Amino acid sequence: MPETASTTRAPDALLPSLAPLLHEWLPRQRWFAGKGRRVTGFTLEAATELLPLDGPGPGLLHLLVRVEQPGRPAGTPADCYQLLLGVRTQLPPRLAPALIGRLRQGPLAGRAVYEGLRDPRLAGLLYERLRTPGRTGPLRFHATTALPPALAPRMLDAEQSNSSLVYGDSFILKIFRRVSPGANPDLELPLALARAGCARVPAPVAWFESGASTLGVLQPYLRNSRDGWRLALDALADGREFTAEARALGRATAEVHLALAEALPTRKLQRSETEQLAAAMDRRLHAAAQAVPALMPYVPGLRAVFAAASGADGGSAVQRIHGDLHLGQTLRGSDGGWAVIDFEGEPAKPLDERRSPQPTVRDVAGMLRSFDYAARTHRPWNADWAARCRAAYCTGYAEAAGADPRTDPALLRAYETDKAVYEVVYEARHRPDWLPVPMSAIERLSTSR
Ligand SMILES: Nc1ncnc2c1ncn2[C@@H]1O[C@H](COP(=O)(O)OP(=O)(O)O)[C@@H](O)[C@H]1O
Ligand SMILES: O=P(O)(O)O[C@H]1O[C@H](CO)[C@@H](O[C@H]2O[C@H](CO)[C@@H](O)[C@H](O)[C@H]2O)[C@H](O)[C@H]1O
Repeated sequence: MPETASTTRAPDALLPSLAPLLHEWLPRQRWFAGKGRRVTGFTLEAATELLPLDGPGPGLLHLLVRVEQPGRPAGTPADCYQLLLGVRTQLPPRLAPALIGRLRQGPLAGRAVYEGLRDPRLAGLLYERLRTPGRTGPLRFHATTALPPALAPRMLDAEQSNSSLVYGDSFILKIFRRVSPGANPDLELPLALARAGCARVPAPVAWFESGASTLGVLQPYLRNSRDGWRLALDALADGREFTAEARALGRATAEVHLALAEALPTRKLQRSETEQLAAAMDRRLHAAAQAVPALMPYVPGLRAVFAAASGADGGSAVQRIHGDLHLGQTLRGSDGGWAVIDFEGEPAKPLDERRSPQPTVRDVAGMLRSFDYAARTHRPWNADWAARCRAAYCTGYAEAAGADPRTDPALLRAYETDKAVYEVVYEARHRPDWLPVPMSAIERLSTSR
């Protein structure tokens, strides 16, 4: 592996002057997971100059930075974030919205620090680095195929848990923001699916990592595709049914599950395990109600849903799954076929939990929630539209999987409830205006039988 020069000395010296800027900027980022808790300090895990900071042109600083916050469980490390910072003496006006702040002290006092991914020159450099496997300091770059040079980058504005860049409408690079030691399932599973010959998931063509952590993955960009969430909202707005799409999505989900079962271990859920699953849902509910007190009045009703799943039939396959399946994770290509993306799992869960085998019915429940979400965000609320989509999705799934997810309704309902509880916490943290959407499901699930 060729090694290119890197410097770690200067960035270390920069931390005291960077810290006040990060203090302001980090908590405002959509992908910042520690919202609502004070930031008390930063520790550098790694710092790499991908372009020298004190050269005549822009510098590019890659950081893995631990963010100290109170309230972290004993023995767990502070969250670690990946940042790519641009450093320039003069910031051109087109980059003004990317400004994080100006350094007040230290060797580079006066220079502007900004979101490097928003600078096409720096984003282009990252792509060129990915094209050439090898190391730069602690960063290791891999590619499975020869990649075309010099593709123009653009950063996607639909920023969610991570940040994504599209290169020349040919590839999309996802930069993981909160990183943990261990393979990221968004690399691991698409690679396994590609080996199993599953064409439903874009196969990774390059990635980079540091130590045991996956930092970014480059995949083919499905141009002219539209995500299932937008398509569902359009259908609702036009007063159209979405059942044919829902059924095709059910089949696509089943195909991905079958391919994952072929590539990685699978087994049947035992009746004896359902008690532990229900207990874990109970624990998550308890923690969620501490974080979002609006859940409190519904706790007894929701616990009854979990109790009903304890001792349920079992029988569902237990294997690696998507883990955070919703309409926004599906893309319909120009050929009408559906692809599934973003296998990272629920961003708030620890990595080892996200990588553990789980009942396939959990993914099904995620999509069922999503049809409800779409219907609920539309005025007037159309509950029947959602019910028809949900039934069609399960039918499509059963056709391709050979097993109907509705066979064990208590387990399906428990997973749907577990997901709604997760969504309440997610919305409270990230999009408080959306909180009524999962809360309406909480109300329904806690009372109706
Ligand atoms: N292979 C792809 N082709 C086209 N668009 C994609 C592809 N992968 C992701 N996207 C789009 O990029 C955005 C972010 O992707 P996603 O993997 O869901 O990131 P996050 O983890 O931040 O939610 C989404 O809007 C999605 O539709
Ligand atoms: O896509 P991500 O991996 O970042 O997932 C997180 O954000 C999602 C929202 O963007 C969130 O999904 C929830 O809202 C969707 C509509 O925006 C809806 O379709 C989903 O059903 C609902 O869960 C997801 O839960 C969260 O992990």
